[in-house]
Amino acid sequence: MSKLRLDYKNASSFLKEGEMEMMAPFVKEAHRQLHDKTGAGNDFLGWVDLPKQIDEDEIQDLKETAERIKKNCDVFLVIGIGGSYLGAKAAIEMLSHTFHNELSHERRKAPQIHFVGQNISGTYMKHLMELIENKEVMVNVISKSGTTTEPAVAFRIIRGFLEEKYGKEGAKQRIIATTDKSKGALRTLADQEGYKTFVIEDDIGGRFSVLTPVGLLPIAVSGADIDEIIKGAAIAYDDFKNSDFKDNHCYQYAVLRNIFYRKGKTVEVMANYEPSLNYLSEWWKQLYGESEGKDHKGLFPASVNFTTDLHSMGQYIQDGLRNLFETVIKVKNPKEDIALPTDEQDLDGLNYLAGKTVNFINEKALQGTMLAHTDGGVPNIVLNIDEISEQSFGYLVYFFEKACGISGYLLGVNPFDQPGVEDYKKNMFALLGKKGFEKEKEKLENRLK
Ligand SMILES: O=P(O)(O)OC[C@H]1O[C@](O)(CO)[C@@H](O)[C@@H]1O
Repeated sequence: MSKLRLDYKNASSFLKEGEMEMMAPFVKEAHRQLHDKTGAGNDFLGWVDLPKQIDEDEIQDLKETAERIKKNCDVFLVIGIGGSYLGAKAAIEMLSHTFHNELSHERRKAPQIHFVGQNISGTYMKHLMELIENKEVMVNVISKSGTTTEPAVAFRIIRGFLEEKYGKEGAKQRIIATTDKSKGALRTLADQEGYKTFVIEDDIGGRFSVLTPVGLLPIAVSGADIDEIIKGAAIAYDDFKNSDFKDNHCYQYAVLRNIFYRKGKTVEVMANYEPSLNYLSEWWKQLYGESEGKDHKGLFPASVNFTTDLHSMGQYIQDGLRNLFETVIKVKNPKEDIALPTDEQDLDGLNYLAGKTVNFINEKALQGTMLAHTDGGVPNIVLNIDEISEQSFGYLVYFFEKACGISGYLLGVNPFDQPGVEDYKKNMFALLGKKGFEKEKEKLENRLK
């Protein structure tokens, strides 16, 4: 597998001589804190060495469980939110056939996979129940805390459906819970009901958990090779274990982010040119937004899907507020392609491209866009990956996770907690009338009058 190569020549005109090099001592310190586990949030650094500490028995158990799921259902529901689903969805979207859920079950030898429990929409849940009514269903419910509202609401409804359809005992065989090893509501229920369980280790936060059973079980059910994903992450581990960032493209990315942020480029726009990478951006947004958005600081992580969004957000990126820089994921050798046929009338004027491949056109669009945006004052960082594969997914995951840790420490925040997510939850529970929130409830309701 060729490594990810970072190319920032379309950003260098925005940098002063030596501006990156002067970050070297700060990078060394951030690297030391990550590896010595002496920095902020050091209770949540289990992901740092994870690619080298894979539990082979657990991997075997995951594979066997995935095979049991593939053989016993038409629809596999993955219930989870945030880091409890985004990594798996990013991988499956990136590695499966683009229309994987639309292709027939027989052709793919894998169930349709739906990620649910990411919203509290009654309409959505009603429609989901209609979708699965006459299907053979199995469920992986994923929650480290076990109490997150959205997956808990979805799981309660779906568990009722399973117990109705298969009986209590039958339902137990169709539910796999991935949660804390000893505490939390989901662990209690799983132990009481006898569900098959997998563990999310205490020292790995949700947004860093894709290389654990959180991501690996759903990914294995999709038919992707989880051994190859882990191999890609292990290659990245070796590539980024040197604190001298001259050859460390991961740390160069972290440094560039920090420099552009301090220059007033406070929004990072992740751009891809392959629809299969759309959800990688969604996973990346949580990873960076939840890690760095603290103390009223941090880059705002945004994403666009090109060339589609050139027709919606292209105007803004070219000509709006100049507080942006772009990070473009470029796939150098897409595995599959198709040529453009000649057309007799040529009314669309495309005959000059007849015989060229669609990826050739995509490549020129990428190059033209990058130059136009750079000229418009938007620095472009390009992350070149050779192909879309399990190894490149694993490599990208570890690249972004490691860069996030370094970047968060360079920013001076704790990248591994998420205190800010509790504020809305407190208000929501009060307004829902949860016991113990009575005082807040009255205050909030008065504000809503
Ligand atoms: O796995 P859990 O505990 O349900 O949490 C899901 C997501 O919710 C958050 O805790 C934020 O509320 C994220 O950090 C996490 O990925």
